[in-house]
Parts: sequence; C-alpha cells; structure tokens
Amino acid sequence: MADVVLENVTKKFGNHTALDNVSLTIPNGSFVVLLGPTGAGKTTTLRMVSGLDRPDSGNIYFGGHSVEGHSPAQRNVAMVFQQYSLYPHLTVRQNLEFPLKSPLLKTPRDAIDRKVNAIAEVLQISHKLDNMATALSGGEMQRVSIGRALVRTPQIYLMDEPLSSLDAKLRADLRVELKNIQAKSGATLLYVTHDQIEAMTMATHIGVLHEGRLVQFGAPREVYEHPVSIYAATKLGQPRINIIPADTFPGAPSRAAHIGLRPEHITQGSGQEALVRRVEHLGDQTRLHLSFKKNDLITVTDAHTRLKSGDTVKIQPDKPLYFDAAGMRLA
Ligand SMILES: Nc1ncnc2c1ncn2[C@@H]1O[C@H](COP(=O)(O)OP(=O)(O)OP(=O)(O)O)[C@@H](O)[C@H]1O
Repeated sequence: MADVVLENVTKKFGNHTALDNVSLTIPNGSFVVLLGPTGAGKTTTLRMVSGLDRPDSGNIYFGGHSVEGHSPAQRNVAMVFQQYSLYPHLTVRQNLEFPLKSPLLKTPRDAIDRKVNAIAEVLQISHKLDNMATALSGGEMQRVSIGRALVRTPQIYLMDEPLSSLDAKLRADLRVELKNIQAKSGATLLYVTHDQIEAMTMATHIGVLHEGRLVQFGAPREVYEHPVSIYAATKLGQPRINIIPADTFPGAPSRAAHIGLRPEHITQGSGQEALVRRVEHLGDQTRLHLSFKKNDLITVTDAHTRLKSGDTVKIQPDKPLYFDAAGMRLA
C-alpha cells in the first residue's frame, strides 16, 4: 500500500467539467470517504484512481510514482461497485478465490482456503459458499463482490456505494466490519457514499465534492465542527444543521448573513421562547421541531421529555457558526 495522490486532476465529458482541478492526498492506511450529491464527481474520482478512465489534465501518483497510462491491473487496485459483478457460472467459493488464483500470485491452497473462509465469515455468507453465484439474493451477491475485493491485498481499495443495496441491519454490521478490517490490516480505502453515517463512522478523512471541485478535506469531526461553507455543513449531521438569518439571535458578526446551528447546539431552558410544533420520539432520542421568529428549527432533547406540540420552550444558541451571503464560513 502507498500514498495515492491526485494533482490538479481535471476531467471533462464534452463541455461538462466532471472534475475541476482536484488535488487530494489519500494517505497510506487511510479510509477516505467522498461525499457529495449526485453528479458531484465522486465516481469520476474513483475511476481516475482506478485507471478505468484518464484525466484530461493533471497527474495521479501511487507511492510517489506516476501511474499515467497504467491499467487497473498494473495499478493493483481492487474495486467494488454499487452493483455486484460476479462470475455467474462459478460458486460463491470459486468467485471469492478467483483473485487469489492468479498464476502470478502462487498462493498456496491452504492459504486460499483460510482467507476465503475468514472473509466469508465476516460477510456472513459462509453457509452459501457452495451455492452458484446466481442462486443468491441481491444483498448476498453484493457481499460476495465485497469479499472478492477483500481477499486481495491491493495498493488501494476503491468502493462505490458498496453497502447501498443491503438492508439496514447488514449495512450496520458491515460498516463495523469494513472499518475493523481496514483498521487491522492498515489498508488504504477510497470510498464513495451518500450515507453520512457511513462517512462519520468509517472515515479517517472526508472529502466534500461540489460540482467537480473538492471544497473541503479533513477528519470527520473537523468537517462537522468546522465546515468551510453551508454546503459542507449540510453534508454531515442528522438531523441537518439549521440555517437561519443572522439577525435571528443577537451577537452575529457584521458580515454574517446566516447562522448555522447544529441541532445539539440549541440550548433549552433559557433564552427566548420558541413554539413546539412537533415532538418526534425516536426511542433513544427525541427531536423537537420548533418555530422561532418565523424560522423552523430542529433540535434534540431528552428521550423522555414531557414537551408536546403547542408548548413553548426557551432556547438559545450554543456554538453558532456564521456564514456570509455567499454561504462561506466566517472565521
Ligand atoms: N461517461 C460519461 N459521459 C458523460 N458524462 C459523464 C460520464 N461520467 C460522468 N459524467 C458526468 O460527470 C458528472 C459527475 O459524475 P459522477 O458519476 O462522477 O458523479 P457522482 O458524484 O458519482 O454521482 P452519483 O452519486 O450519482 O454516482 C455528472 O454530471 C455526470 O453526468
């Protein structure tokens, strides 16, 4: 494994710029998650690193060496796509051992068996090893695709929404397992998702893409606590950050046009009165939907709150973030 570096990478399709001068370092052993809405350039970034596609300008380096013109095999990358791609005429076991049976690798039979059994266990498909790949559910096929990447030791794993077709329970299990595998093995991952829980829980670094530009790159907490813009702030946090006019609460700097308040940064019990519009009990957490000076706000409160719709509650901001009229963060 090695540092993977993108340097001023630009990619156009016709006159549409899919990636605009992106520079990014994926440190050896890191788990980098790319976040952004559809069309932001996440998959294109992955394809540039994989060698499936070539940048129009800019360079890509693996371990300090340019990989210009190198195929995915020469780059030694392992890819998992949103949609499984298995060999239908092979069993699950044969699919999983396929990458290890390359004549170049000369992996001994018992090592192949050990690896395949271990990965099958992690992915909860041990009981299906002798099934044909086509005799599986969609979620099982996707697990085999992930497994086929994980049996390898590539320079970098490239994963494009690998968990999106799985049900919630399996998704949560695999999130933990993928993170464990990466942390233990020191593997380097570049991972695309729309799911911010995946991003927050697995990433060592998050890259936020906006219309082909990398607008922020940093640790999940850093992006969460110090977003560079409203756009970046809204990519993390569930419920979403509240964005309200700067004069809603006193104390905003003169250039501020908006205040950003994370739901947990609205203190209750003192301050000004807000109207409770709705109380959402989620079990471990209760969300309050408030109306305050014509703004809708969402905050979190005690799971056993007695508040109900129509009540009033005093609120004040804690750790407000300020943004200018263009949505850029003010220091
Ligand atoms: N082969 C292609 N031909 C033409 N346009 C393309 C091609 N691949 C991507 N694009 C365009 O480039 C832009 C970035 O696409 P990309 O697939 O990287 O977005 P994304 O962030 O991965 O989105 P999604 O979350 O929907 O997968 C989009 O506007 C897309 O339509």
